[in-house]
Amino acid sequence: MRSLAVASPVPPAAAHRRRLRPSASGREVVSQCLKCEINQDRPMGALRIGHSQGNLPRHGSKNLLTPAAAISVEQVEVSTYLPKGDMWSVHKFGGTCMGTPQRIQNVADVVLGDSSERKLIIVSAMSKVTDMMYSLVHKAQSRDDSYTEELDKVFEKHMAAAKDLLDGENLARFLSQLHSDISNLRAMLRAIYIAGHATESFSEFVVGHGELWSSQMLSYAVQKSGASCSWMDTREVLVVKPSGPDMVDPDYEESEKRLEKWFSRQPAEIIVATGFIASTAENIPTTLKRDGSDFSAAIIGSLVRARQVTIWTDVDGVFSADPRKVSEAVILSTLSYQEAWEMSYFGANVLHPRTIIPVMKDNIPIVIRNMFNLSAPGTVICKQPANEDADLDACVKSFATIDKLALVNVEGTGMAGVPGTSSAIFSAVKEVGANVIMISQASSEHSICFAVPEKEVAAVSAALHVRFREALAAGRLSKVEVIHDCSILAAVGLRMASTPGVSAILFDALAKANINVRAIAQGCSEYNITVVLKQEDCVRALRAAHSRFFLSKTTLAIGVIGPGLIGATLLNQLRDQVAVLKENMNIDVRVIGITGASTMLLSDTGVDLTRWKEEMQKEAKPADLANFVRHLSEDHVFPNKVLVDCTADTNVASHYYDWLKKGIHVITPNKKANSGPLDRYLKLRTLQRASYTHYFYEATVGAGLPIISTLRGLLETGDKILRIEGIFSGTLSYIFNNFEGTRSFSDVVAEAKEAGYTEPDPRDDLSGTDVARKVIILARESGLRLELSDIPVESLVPEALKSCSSPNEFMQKLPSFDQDWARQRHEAEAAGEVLRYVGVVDVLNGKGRVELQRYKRDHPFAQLSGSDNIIAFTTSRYKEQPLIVRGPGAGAEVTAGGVFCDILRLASYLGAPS
Ligand SMILES: NC(=O)C1=CN([C@@H]2O[C@H](COP(=O)(O)OP(=O)(O)OC[C@H]3O[C@@H](n4cnc5c(N)ncnc54)[C@H](O)[C@@H]3O)[C@@H](O)[C@H]2O)C=CC1
Ligand SMILES: N[C@@H](CC=O)C(=O)O
Ligand code: NA
Repeated sequence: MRSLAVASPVPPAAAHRRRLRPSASGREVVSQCLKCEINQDRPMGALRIGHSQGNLPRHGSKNLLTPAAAISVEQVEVSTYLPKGDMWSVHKFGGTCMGTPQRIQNVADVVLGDSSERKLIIVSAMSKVTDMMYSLVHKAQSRDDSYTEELDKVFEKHMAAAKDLLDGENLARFLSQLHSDISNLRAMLRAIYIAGHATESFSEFVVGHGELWSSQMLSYAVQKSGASCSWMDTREVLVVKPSGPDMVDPDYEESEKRLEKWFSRQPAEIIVATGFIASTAENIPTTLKRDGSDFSAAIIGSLVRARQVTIWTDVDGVFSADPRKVSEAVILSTLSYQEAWEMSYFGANVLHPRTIIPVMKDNIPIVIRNMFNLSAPGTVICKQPANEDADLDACVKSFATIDKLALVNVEGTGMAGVPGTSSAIFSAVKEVGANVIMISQASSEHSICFAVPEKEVAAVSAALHVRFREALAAGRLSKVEVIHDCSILAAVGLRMASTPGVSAILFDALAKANINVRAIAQGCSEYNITVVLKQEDCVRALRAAHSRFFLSKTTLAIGVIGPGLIGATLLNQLRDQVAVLKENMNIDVRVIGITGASTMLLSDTGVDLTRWKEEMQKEAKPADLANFVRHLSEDHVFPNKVLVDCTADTNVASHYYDWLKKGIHVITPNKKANSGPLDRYLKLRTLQRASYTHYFYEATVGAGLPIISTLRGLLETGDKILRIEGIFSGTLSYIFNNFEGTRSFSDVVAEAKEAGYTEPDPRDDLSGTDVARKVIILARESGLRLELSDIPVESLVPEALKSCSSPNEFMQKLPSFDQDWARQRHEAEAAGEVLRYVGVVDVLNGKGRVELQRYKRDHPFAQLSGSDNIIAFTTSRYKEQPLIVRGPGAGAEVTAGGVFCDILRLASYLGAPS
């Protein structure tokens, strides 16, 4: 064993003298360095009695004063005793962080960027080196000659890294050490080769070299900046004793003594130390085994009572679930020690539980951070923060799963009240060496069930059949049953213990995802609720449970049907607004499907709205509405599902009832459902009223204008609607506002179509059908039970064009009727009037009508422009002067905006903040 004392600028001893004086409270001694003026307050009892024994605290390098003088004079030279406490921060950098010279330099920069007074840096070997070292030992003892080439590779890797990273004297020192180590290793491996066997201590000695080299390189890299830095071979300091196969226990007392001794020789502000390696009490090199460098950092952190131990790795922190299985998994900002402990049991990539033990006793936080994303704050593992949100949803910190399990169920009436049954069961299990992962027994005591790894269950079952042969034959036990292919899903969280309702939420999420729970276990510590389910359901269960606790309550999974003018505009509006909604209102909108008439695009997590058109072309499948809806309804990640129908299709509208029944909310600008057959409409509305699934259709009348909501507001507050009258067609409004003698009628119709005001088939507008549908929608909303056929409609489609087979043919033939229209306009103009196409809901008389009318130029209906709608509500409260809503009533942006408003209305019904 050797110690490489990296030259560190040790401060001149005489310059660092300390004044010891009692603190104001008298309970502590304040030791103030006269040069740096740094106070180090230590409890009175902690002041070394050693002063009088010649063991003066030193801050410089030498003890200049006699013990007697130390007590009697005010000004003393201070020893290099090991300061402890908040001034220390401990960092551990894993193999990937040390993977290349550039990365080692980055690590040095991070170390130098930490403003803590003292820093202790623990490093792993460069990535893959420990595996190479194990392979060397394995090859040598298997008498495989290629170990020599492999050793050369190890040498070359470190030489190349050092040449890249270091220069001058430091490089020369490192290379000379590397040469000497490699030649020692060569001799040692040769001995192993000859013996055909490596003792554990030989092998531990060899594999620990990766840490020796990586830490030396880092300490030289830190020194390049001129910082005070020493290198520590932790085999001189960390003392451990074996405590089981592949396990060691630290000897804190001995390690602390050795650390103090080490520090008295090399008191630097930054200490770069080897991870993973340690010694036995007899000074035999050994290692801390699996994840040993994390353990080194935790032990050292505890020895110096560090402020914090930071474990640097290549992930942003600890996830709420395995991100490969749950794409919605989030990085947790804090975890309690116990939670981290529970999670690591479940294989979550957190910390080995033993890493937590050393720091837990002193409440030293461990922070997991990403070396490759310094802006990520990481996860802090600490004592449960007292002020942590006690919200029900915040109780569960994470979900984990274990696959490849089998459940064993031992059942029988002869078990109840018979002491020793469980002992007999589990001693049989122990005999076959199986690991019991979870146990559950109902209080009726008629059955005990437990989970074991699938590969161990055959032996367990056989042992139980042997052990209980007589009881089974006598019928005292009815069965020893094995349920294969199971998984465990565990919810972990400290606050589950004190919060009612957590398990209800978990089981509700599983039930809604149609997942059958086979067994349940919850210890009374309640850090963990474990459920056993079929392995094939496990990922679905994980996603369902995770989304219930981690996604915003107002996460909406949306399927858009009909990405035409309105649908496409809506998708683009969503694209521009989703981030704002998430940030400001916690509304998380995910479009998980888009279907047109011929193709559809499906996504599990949400279509990228910046490129939905390209994706639609590249990834789309043939459209199939049933599959599209299944994709949405069978998703178990998102709590709320919405179908937005942006077609004008009657068939699509005929499915609303079924969708609402499935719990899918429906939002639409399509008028077909509400203006279709009355019985269907009434059935739909009755279902809507009876369920908590929502159906919104504001854009069916007046596009984005608040027509339906105004009418609802009047009705729900007890007002009585007498009459609703107005211009309901954006297309016809535009046509008559612009048909003023300068352009032909057919040109103005073409302009309206071009502007996106018309229905997919403009004859629906000109025939008055579209207005009639709006009249019917408002009439039914006001309580009238009318069919579309009850509304007399004055059609503007010339008789001869009614039989046109397509909208195009209609548009082509329309100019032949321009003369007729010019004449009508002239007649009206001559009388000082204008033509306007109006709809009327005569609520008092239970009637409606749609007609072309002439109005005086000063009438409000004559004052419109563009695609303006104007709707006048005459009610008991608004009798003398009607309540008027006016504004553009057609067009892509305003209509899509109206649909978007309904989506947000839904989110607010579901609990979004207002
Ligand atoms: N344009 C406007 O100003 C307003 C339109 N609306 C309504 O908005 C709806 C959409 O209108 P636009 O976007 O202008 O029409 P559009 O014709 O541009 O878009 C409709 C889209 O639906 C698709 N489609 C048709 N049948 C389908 C089916 N079975 N499955 C999937 N996709 C299907 C079509 O291929 C087309 O892409 C209509 O119901 C219309 O009445 C409501 C208020 C105003
Ligand atoms: N085509 C309709 C669109 C709105 O419903 C209109 O012109 O008003
Ligand atoms: Na509207």
